[in-house]
Amino acid sequence: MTLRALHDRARRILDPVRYDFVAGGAGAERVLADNERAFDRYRLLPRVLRGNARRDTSVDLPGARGAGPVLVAPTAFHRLLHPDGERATARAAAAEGAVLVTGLAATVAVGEVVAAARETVADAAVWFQLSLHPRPEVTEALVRRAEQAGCTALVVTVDAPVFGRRARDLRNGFTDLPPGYAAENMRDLPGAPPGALTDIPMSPALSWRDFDALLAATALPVLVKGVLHPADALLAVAHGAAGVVVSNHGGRQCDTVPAAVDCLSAVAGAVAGRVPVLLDGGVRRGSDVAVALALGAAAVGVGRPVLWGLAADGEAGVRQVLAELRDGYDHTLALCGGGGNTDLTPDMVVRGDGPW
Ligand SMILES: Cc1cc2nc3c(=O)[nH]c(=O)nc-3n(C[C@H](O)[C@H](O)[C@H](O)COP(=O)(O)O)c2cc1C
Ligand SMILES: O=C(O)C(=O)c1ccccc1
Repeated sequence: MTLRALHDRARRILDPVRYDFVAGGAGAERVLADNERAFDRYRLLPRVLRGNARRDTSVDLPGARGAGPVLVAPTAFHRLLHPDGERATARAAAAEGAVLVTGLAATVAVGEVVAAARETVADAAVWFQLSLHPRPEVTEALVRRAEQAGCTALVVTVDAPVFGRRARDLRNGFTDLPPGYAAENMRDLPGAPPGALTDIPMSPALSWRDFDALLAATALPVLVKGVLHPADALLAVAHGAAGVVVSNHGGRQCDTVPAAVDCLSAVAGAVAGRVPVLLDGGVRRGSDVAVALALGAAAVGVGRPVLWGLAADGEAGVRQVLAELRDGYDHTLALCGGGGNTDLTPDMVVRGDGPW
């Protein structure tokens, strides 16, 4: 099935409230729409006769090697979409050689997610996404869980000082997980009574000092997710981040920001190769992956397409999504004469409303 067909099937079979939770964005959903539309304004300028008989699309990232430059972005609550939840996503990502970013808001605990990935492929790469908690001992407890599970990098989400206002969820009364589901990584954290589940933390009081404390508490590489301003990318590098993820959270936070891909060049220029720059938001085709790499991304994350695959057909559906993006990217790279990811360069992209 194509990505479109998987999305259509997911929409047909999902409870509409759950569908809206995944599909929706903040405010008037301008940024949600723009993330995808922005890719339509870019075109590639292929190079010819480059003599690359073979292609290698693998990518070296902090603590992980990906078979291709497409990662599974961290998304909440996979068991709402399929009974196997994050286990199915983990098996699919491992089988396709895609780096999986499992999240704080997972409905399967990080240890079980990593186990599912490693039962599929012994050295499968899994990163853990977390938010900083105002109480450092809580952040540290989460870091220990990720380390003990075998995660090889952390991704700290910084674009949610408060939760985005999502009109669909507010209208649907979707404010929490339904009974029978839990954010399993939030169990038994310091300061809470035994067995208790704590809310996913969000705090506008957090600062780079809290980020520094996280770095001091772990030897794992830490990437910063949710950067749009080049000055923040520079701060992330100065504070010791191992990577920067250009992202507007899939249009689910501030509804008055640019499309993620439109922020990529400036961030990549500021970072100037010191750490890898990643991008997520609106990546729907292999050619989108190629545009992002040409604009300076080392790799891209995909959020909703993975969730549509999961809802439509569990592990097999997620595999189809990842395989289609990988094949489409490899094909575009071939059409551009490239033999590897770094053969896509900024001079090979033009932007505008055309004609080019
Ligand atoms: C249903 C859903 C849940 C998400 N949950 C999280 C989360 O818990 N933490 C986080 O950092 N990002 C979260 N995101 C954002 C994704 O990591 C990513 O930035 C976004 O989905 C990329 O855009 P795309 O869906 O257009 O690919 C979520 C996105 C969706 C759609
Ligand atoms: O939906 C999201 O975008 C998201 O980031 C999130 C985080 C924690 C719990 C639920 C959703």
